Amino acid sequence: MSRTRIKICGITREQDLRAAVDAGADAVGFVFYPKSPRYVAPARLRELASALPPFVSGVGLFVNATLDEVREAVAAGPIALLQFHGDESADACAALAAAVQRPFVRAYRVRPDTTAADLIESESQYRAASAWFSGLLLDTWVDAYGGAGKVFDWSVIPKELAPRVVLSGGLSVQNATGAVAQVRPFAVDISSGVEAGKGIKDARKIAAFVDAVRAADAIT
Ligand SMILES: O=C(O)c1ccccc1NCC(=O)[C@H](O)[C@H](O)COP(=O)(O)O
Repeated sequence: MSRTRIKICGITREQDLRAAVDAGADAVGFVFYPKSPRYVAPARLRELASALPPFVSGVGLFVNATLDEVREAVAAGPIALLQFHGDESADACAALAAAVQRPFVRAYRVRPDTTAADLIESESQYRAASAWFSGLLLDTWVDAYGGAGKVFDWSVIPKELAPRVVLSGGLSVQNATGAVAQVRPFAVDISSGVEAGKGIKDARKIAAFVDAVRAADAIT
């Protein structure tokens, strides 16, 4: 039985950070995109940092950020991984990550006309250093870049790629078990599906989501 890693994204409050950690999340995401309702400024991350324990990864999420913006966020708190969720090229992702000496994950926003070949090609551009992981987070194409609570057609994910991606986009307590059983991803990522409101997480939904993922791990 392999264990699906879990990222809870869009953390803005200490109680939500603690709820994610208590539920067993492997990672928590901080959105450094000012247009997001889940935006946290670097100064806010500095306030939250003490609530993030060792062995839970902080993920810094950016949309077309400048190097200075990435540097400021990484300097503010425990950001172990960068997530690029805008229109960043492969070269831009690599340069930003190298400048702050952090690994990165690239969000690929899946459209209705996205093909398996598109995803295979994308992996070749963003091949991560890890043997475990492609470097790709597969989310649903939306105008607002992300955090929209919309599901894409998981059947487009090639079987050989599935164990090496983060599955994201519209996950919820209701679809988590089915998503993990069907895709068997390296990790899952969720934001809207565990919220009481934009940027306000619901501890019961977080715990229920983790339980649903663990239930799928146990049967597949
Ligand atoms: O969460 C946001 O507000 C957001 C805004 C702009 C770009 C990305 C954003 N979130 C990125 C994430 O990793 C989300 O967890 C992912 O898009 C899935 O969100 P959801 O469909 O709400 O679970």
